[in-house]
Amino acid sequence: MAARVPGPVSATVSAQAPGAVRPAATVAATAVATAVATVVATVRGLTRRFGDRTVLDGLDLTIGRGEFVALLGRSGSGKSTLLRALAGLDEEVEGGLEVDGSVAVAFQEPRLVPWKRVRDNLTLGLTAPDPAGRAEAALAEVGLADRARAWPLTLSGGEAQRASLARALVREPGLLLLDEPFSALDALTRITVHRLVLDLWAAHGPAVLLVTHDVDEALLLADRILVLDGGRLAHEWTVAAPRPRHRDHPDLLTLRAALLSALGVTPEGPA
Ligand SMILES: Nc1ncnc2c1ncn2[C@@H]1O[C@H](COP(=O)(O)OP(=O)(O)OP(=O)(O)O)[C@@H](O)[C@H]1O
Repeated sequence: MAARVPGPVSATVSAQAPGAVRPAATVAATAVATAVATVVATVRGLTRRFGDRTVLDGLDLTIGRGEFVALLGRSGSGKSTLLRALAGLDEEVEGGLEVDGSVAVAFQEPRLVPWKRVRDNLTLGLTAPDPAGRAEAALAEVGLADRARAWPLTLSGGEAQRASLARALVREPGLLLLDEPFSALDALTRITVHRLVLDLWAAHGPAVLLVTHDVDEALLLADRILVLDGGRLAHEWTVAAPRPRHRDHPDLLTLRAALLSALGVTPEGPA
């Protein structure tokens, strides 16, 4: 279980490789009880102000163990701010936040350290036994076994993003935070990486919180979709359509319309 830190909010953020795992975020101004072992993250009344702007305003969120959650919201609504808080990268948040287990983050840009070979990027800060062996296995899982000794700058965008995923997963996090990791990829590569993420999720079982602007990506991947608006989670849907999903599944079409409406987007009319 994650330790709870009563009193003023405090989170220790150590300098480390981007995307690297860090100890569970244990920020708590008000003690938060993780009610059941099936919960991996509990957020209560989370507030983040930048000057006189309140970006997160008493936000509540619970993420189940192994659950795949997508988080959408208009630009500037606070999605990355929430992810940073969950990753323990923000010392200025107020409220209760507890994560049971370790957290790993993959960002929009892979953020590989350019002067370390791909495999060494994965082992950076990794304290588990046989880090090299684990890194090789993780690279094999994402289809990069033959690029272990490559320099990051020689990887394609999709390869670099797969290396970034491997770096996150080699740490076997309880909670994997994905901050628009697919948005810079071309459409075909994105489809391949979507499948890869679902395979990795099934094999490793972390809870995933995916920030995305892509409604279809959320519908194809997530168990639950949240919309952040006004500093809080304003909308929430459970996605019951069976996997593998097709975007034309009737449930998804209905949900898509509701989601677009919640995001203030007018759905396209018939062609
Ligand atoms: N360090 C900071 N100092 C001041 N304002 C900040 C800081 N970080 C974020 N903000 C502001 O907080 C708001 C939310 O930012 P955030 O990056 O969380 O939004 P987002 O929903 O992830 O946006 P996008 O979808 O465009 O990436 C923005 O208005 C941003 O300018």
